Amino acid sequence: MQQIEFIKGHGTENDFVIVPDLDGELDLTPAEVAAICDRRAGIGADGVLRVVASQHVPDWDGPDDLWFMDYHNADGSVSEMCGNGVRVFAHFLIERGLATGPVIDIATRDGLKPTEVLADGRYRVNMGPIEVDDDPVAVQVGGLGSEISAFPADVGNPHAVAFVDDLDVLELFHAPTWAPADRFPAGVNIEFIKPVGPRHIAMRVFERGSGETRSCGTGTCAAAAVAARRAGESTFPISYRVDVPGGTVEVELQERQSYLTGPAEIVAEGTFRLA
Ligand SMILES: N[C@@H](CCC[C@H](N)C(=O)O)C(=O)O
Repeated sequence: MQQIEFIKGHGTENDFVIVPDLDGELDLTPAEVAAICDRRAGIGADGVLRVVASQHVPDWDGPDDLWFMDYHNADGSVSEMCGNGVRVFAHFLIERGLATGPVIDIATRDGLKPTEVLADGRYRVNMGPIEVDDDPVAVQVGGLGSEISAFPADVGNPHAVAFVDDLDVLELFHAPTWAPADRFPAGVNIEFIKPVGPRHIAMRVFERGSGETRSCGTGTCAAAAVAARRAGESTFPISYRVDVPGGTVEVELQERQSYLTGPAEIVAEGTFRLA
């Protein structure tokens, strides 16, 4: 039986198991990731963040002196990006002395994500450009009698954002479905948002590969970008406050960049027995 070191952390209660594998020696299978993330038989988490030196990542074609965030969803699938995960990853690197601030360049499947440690202890991630599609898909979700429209937004990973009048009625223990079904061949994260005030929205999310989570950083960026587009915002930069069940983050939208600011916490560490 193999024992691996783990650290548990979260960003606005989007929780992760961090697995340090600095020299890239660990080949975590989807089944092993799912076992780690199992909330009854494992540690429990929305995803796994494997920490590996970029020189040991065959598909990475950027600088070879960075830390690569190898992100996995709770079901073992991989995603291009995780916004809350990047903040927690940066916090781990600093706590371990593997990086110093104020800005850390983190390598991801969606490229470099420069992440700044702010004086108040929060982290501000340059999330890059967000592409919003004005052609909606029809989403069917539990708790609502009829279909609703959701606007696709690409934050490096795929999202669709729907406006609702009441977040509390949504039944997100079943995956929403969308039509046409071939619109997101690799699946999609679906955000439900309700305007709360000027540039202030509340959000719930059903994540691809993880189910309902208490926050999704890339999802908050998609939500803010869609809300700004539907509100006809045309002068940038602007900032949105996004309330999620696990807390609050800020999303700054510039012409061609977006920034996600929020907290990151480390709460536990130990060893896990891989079966
Ligand atoms: N929770 C993350 C997003 C994780 C990946 C997502 N489930 C996907 O499959 O694209 C975040 O904070 O952005």
